[in-house]
Amino acid sequence: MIRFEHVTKRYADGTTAVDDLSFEVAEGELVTLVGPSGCGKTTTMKMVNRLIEPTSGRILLDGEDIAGVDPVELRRRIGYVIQQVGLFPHKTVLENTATVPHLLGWQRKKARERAAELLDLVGLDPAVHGSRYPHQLSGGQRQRVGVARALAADPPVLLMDEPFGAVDPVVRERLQNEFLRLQSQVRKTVLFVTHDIEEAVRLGDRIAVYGHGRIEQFDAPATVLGAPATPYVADFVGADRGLKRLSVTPIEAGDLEQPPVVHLDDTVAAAGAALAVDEARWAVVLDDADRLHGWISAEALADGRGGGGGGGGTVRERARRMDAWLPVGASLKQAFSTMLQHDAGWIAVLDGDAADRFVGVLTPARLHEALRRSIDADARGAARSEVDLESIPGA
Ligand SMILES: Nc1ncnc2c1ncn2[C@@H]1O[C@H](COP(=O)(O)OP(=O)(O)OP(=O)(O)O)[C@@H](O)[C@H]1O
Repeated sequence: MIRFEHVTKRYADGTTAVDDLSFEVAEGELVTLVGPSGCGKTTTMKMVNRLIEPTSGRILLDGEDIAGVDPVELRRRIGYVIQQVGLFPHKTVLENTATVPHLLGWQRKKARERAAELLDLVGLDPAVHGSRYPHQLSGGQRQRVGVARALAADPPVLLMDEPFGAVDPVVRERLQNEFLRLQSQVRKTVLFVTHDIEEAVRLGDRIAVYGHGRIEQFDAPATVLGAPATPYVADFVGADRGLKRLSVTPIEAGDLEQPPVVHLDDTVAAAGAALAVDEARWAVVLDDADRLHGWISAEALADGRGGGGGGGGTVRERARRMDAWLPVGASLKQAFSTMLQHDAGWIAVLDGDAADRFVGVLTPARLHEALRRSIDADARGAARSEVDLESIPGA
């Protein structure tokens, strides 16, 4: 969709900002450009909407050389979000969002309807925020308006230059999550500039790690973290790349432990017998639709005084609720954080579909194994499920 072919940019003073760059961003893909200050990220991005012209090489958009496209017409196909947002201070949020549709000559009513729809999409209530002026919004809200405005004409391509750079870390993480959700709906082709490796890793389908004017590595986040191509990349991603990797490694069904499972309406005697078979200390408790209810310990089942009298009754009276759960596909980092938040020794993993069926449990030991397996899988170019942990020294 966006293709760089041997692109070089040399400024008038002789600075080579971009040096013989070739890469491609597929349709619907989000590529993050990450690297230290001054390495050429912004120059790369601004050549796509012709705010800067390359010295040599060509850039193709959908196969068409953009050098031959009128810049104004080109920019209609490309949404642009920058850190300083650049909202018009004297226009309301709704008017700001409708800027491009207005310029494109849409009817006023249609433009405003579209703007309201987009504000809603980025998590702002048009009825509440639409009539405000930019100075009446928080920094995070202003960034959301910036994203809404860039999407207003439904351009296939989005260029984003440190769009969340000016907000505090908590708001930033929220904006990143919202943007990921939005991107899963709108599937734009996105070039996203950041100097923050964490952000690059969280958002990117692939990451281009920049050295000076050149890409040192162009790979999926897990690969950049698991197998840095050069010492420079290893240094840039940091010594704690194993930890960062947690956020890009999804929970897979194969990672999970399968403790005994009992149901709310099982008798205490039957449940006790189920645990005894595996000599298990606890079991997961499901309701009759196989949704997670909680857990029950072997002691609670053995204790005749615990309810129901003399060891009778059902699991229902003795089970504990369990709220620490995640869907399959959530990251190992989320799993770890959920364990800490609930002070739980394990979390339940559900299938993530509407049915929320129980799939298994993730324990700290299993989490560690999953991480090691994924690092090993990347190093060998294999799938994680194919990695036999016994073969990892020290596992
Ligand atoms: N108009 C210009 N004239 C001369 N040199 C420039 C010009 N614009 C940028 N440069 C230089 O080109 C190099 C790349 O700049 P660029 O803005 O692309 O970097 P960047 O990676 O986006 O940095 P940052 O993260 O700080 O924004 C830098 O050395 C910069 O000083």
